[in-house]
Amino acid sequence: MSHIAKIYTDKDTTLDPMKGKKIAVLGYGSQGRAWALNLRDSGLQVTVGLEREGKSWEQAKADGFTPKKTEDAVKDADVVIFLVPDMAQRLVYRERVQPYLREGMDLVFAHGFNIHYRLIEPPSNVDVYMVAPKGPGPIVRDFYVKGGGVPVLVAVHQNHSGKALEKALAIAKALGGTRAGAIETTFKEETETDLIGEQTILVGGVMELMKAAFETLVEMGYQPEVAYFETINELKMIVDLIYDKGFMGMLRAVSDTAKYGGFTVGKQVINEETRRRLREAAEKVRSGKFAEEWIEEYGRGSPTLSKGLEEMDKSLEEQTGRRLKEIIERGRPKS
Ligand SMILES: NC(=O)c1ccc[n+]([C@@H]2O[C@H](COP(=O)([O-])OP(=O)(O)OC[C@H]3O[C@@H](n4cnc5c(N)ncnc54)[C@H](O)[C@@H]3O)[C@@H](O)[C@H]2O)c1
Ligand SMILES: CC(C)(O)[C@@H](O)C(=O)O
Ligand SMILES: [Mg+2]
Ligand SMILES: [Mg+2]
Repeated sequence: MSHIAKIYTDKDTTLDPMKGKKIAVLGYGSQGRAWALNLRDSGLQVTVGLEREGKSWEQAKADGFTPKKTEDAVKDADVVIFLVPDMAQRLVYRERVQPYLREGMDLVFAHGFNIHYRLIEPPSNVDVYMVAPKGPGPIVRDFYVKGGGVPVLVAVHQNHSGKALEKALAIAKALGGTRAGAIETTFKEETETDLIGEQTILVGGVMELMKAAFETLVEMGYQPEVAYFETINELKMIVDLIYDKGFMGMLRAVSDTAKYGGFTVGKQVINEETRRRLREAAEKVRSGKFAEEWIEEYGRGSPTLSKGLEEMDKSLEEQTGRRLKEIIERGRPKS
């Protein structure tokens, strides 16, 4: 492919388009906390908007914010950032944001789900753009505090002001994203690749492969503790090597026996059939069928999600991990 992605870094971006703007961060969970703290530490004016007093409210207060009810945060805001769960955004928009929309306001997303699948259809006189961190919220905060940043994707859906991209990049900079890089994309590309990635590898694929390998060893009579270190705990070290030095760096660090077994057996486990299933999963996202299924599941109170969490919490691998926590923590590097 000849296309080269447009990537922006700190030197291409300025915070100016966000200076003096009143920013409402709706939600104070995984991303909400990271965004509110990073944006505030970057000198921007942030108010946290929440539905009710509770855990998030207390956490925001403990972090030095004075949270407001969602609509009160929105009424005052120039920029509204949606960091409540994807499935909650439609209702929050309809009941707490739409009634207070003014021409020239900005609606900002960290994932394109609600715009791409048309659950939220804003009027044409506001800007709609996205800054999507390519990493979990607590890491977005941790990297920022340590002087780094998690890469982000930026995209513009509506550009009423003519300045939407500059504003997206200003937020990306304040979040720490442009310390690494901000890649320009579309809502469609971000939404589909993010869902495909988390389902097939980041969350679904990795979790199920680790679980399947662990359970296979245990079924064969090996000790759960040995199976846990082999199939779950050591994966971090292997992935860290890939992160730091690429696949070749990882391969240099493991034995020739592991390399040979890896090249031959890996392809038998992750084979054509697995690739066919990956394509099937990706098509289900692209066709909108996954979104339809998730909205329907949410409408029934998310029973499959609750069951998954309950089963994982009780699983032998999770219990074994908890039992080994002390050993794992003792071994963790101290600096
Ligand atoms: N979690 C991540 O690391 C991550 C990464 C990239 C993008 N995103 C995107 O960021 C957005 C926020 O996701 P998150 O995982 O940080 O959310 P989350 O589940 O951590 O959000 C929790 C927050 O939303 C509030 N909340 C929960 N249910 C609510 C409801 N029904 N109505 C109103 N508020 C409610 C909670 O009080 C809490 O403050 C989503 O669009 C998600 O796709 C998340
Ligand atoms: C952190 C992830 C998996 O990358 C994000 O996309 C999410 O939905 O939580
Ligand atoms: Mg996601
Ligand atoms: Mg993601």
